[in-house]
Amino acid sequence: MKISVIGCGYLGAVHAASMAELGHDVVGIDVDRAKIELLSQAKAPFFEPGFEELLARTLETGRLRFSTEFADAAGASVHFVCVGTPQKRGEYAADMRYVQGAVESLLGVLAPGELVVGKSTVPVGTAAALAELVAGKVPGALLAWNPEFLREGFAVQDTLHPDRLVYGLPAGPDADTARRLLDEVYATIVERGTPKVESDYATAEMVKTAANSFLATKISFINAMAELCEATGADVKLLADAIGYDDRIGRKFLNAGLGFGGGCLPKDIRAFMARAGELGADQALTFLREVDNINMRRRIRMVELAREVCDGSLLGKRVAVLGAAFKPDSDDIRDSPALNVAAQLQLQGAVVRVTDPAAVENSRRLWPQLDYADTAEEAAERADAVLVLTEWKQYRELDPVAFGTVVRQKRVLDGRNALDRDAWTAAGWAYRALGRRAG
Ligand SMILES: NC(=O)c1ccc[n+]([C@@H]2O[C@H](COP(=O)([O-])OP(=O)(O)OC[C@H]3O[C@@H](n4cnc5c(N)ncnc54)[C@H](O)[C@@H]3O)[C@@H](O)[C@H]2O)c1
Ligand SMILES: O=c1ccn([C@@H]2O[C@H](COP(=O)(O)OP(=O)(O)O[C@H]3O[C@H](CO)[C@@H](O)[C@H](O)[C@H]3O)[C@@H](O)[C@H]2O)c(=O)[nH]1
Repeated sequence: MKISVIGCGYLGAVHAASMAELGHDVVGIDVDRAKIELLSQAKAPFFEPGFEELLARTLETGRLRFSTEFADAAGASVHFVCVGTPQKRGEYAADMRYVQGAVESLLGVLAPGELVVGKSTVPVGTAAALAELVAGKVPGALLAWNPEFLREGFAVQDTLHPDRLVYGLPAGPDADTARRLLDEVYATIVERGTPKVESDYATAEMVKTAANSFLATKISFINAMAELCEATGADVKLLADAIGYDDRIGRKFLNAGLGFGGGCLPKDIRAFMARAGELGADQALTFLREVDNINMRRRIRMVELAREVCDGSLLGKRVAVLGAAFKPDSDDIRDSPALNVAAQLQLQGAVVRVTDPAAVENSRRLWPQLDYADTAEEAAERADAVLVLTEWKQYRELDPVAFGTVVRQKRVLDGRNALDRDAWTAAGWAYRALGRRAG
């Protein structure tokens, strides 16, 4: 099947290569010329485990190519829309100009019988409006909404082996045509018995924002418990383990620490609240404001904790920040809690050195005022405190004995509850973590 993928960022590039892996003939389109050049040369424009190998493999088959020209999308049976929907500057709402722009450009090449499939995360109501636009301009062309649930760091695996497929289908007989095309795209995945939910557009759009709201709520729930643990001397990690054994609750997404960041959860809960407000249903989602507040408070608390361990003042203190990406196995620094904390520490007078295995280049571009190091050892040289803010394997596996010879003061703040407290304490480190007793 011939497929086009519009927007080749973290989602679209992986989707394009994965569709080629499934045997389709794919063209990836993006307005960013530099990104298209890299992708065409089998170079990943971002860090994502397994992606570059997949890219090289699928380009080699001849089934995958990339272009900046929408004309190259002509003749595809299915066109996936994977462009960004970031938060609007100074507002909670999603900025829909990229989706609007991409669909309008597509209309120039779209033909009757072809299917436009939205994958971007959008405010509920978007698909219905776009379906009207598409049908008005190209009678016989259809639209479906097929939200994406991949996690960065696991993007390839999640795309090729999703835990469910959601099809938001048009009403009436057009639903059969859209379903048939989607089933053909995902044949390999459907045939292995992957659960499939078929719905109207609004439900499909909401499945995505509801899922991310639930995940964000789960993280803020445990971080609220961490605040209480700090007040009572209880241990949030043990608490999470204990409640997590109840399989109605589950241990996943109960890792307390610096909270959620990235290009999805923060902006998606805010856009959801904004949309609820537009629909006159803002009361339904007021709890998400608290989810957001709890999350942001963790960053402030981390800075306070750093000040506490640095004898009450950060002025002139050398602080090493290990981790800049919003999560491990990614170079994505969108709304990164780690960089937010690093910048706050610097504003309070600390001499901050940040390091990350994959995200230093992106960080330098966005936060040029921060100082960067290539390795944890270099960042921690003569440090008064070390903060582990993204739980990369490299940092989880640091040898606290050897690492202790680099710093001036053996003080470690475990922002992700990811280190072995006993091992660090035994090596003479003063260990502090959010929601846990000092080690
Ligand atoms: N990143 C994820 O893990 C993930 C997972 C699920 C859903 N999503 C959703 O997918 C969407 C894309 O997210 P992302 O992280 O890939 O964003 P991104 O910023 O990495 O990529 C978006 C891409 O779209 C391109 N673009 C913008 N306007 C365009 C146009 N008119 N025509 C062609 N290309 C255009 C940009 O140049 C960019 O390369 C968002 O709605 C996001 O919420 C992302
Ligand atoms: O127990 C946990 C789990 C995660 N996080 C943080 O939460 C953020 C998001 O993590 P994760 O959800 O794993 O990463 P994303 O790649 O942003 O994926 C989310 O956002 C995507 C985009 O919408 C969705 O497709 C995914 O299903 C959804 O998990 C990161 O900052 C994590 O450090 C925690 O603090 N504690």
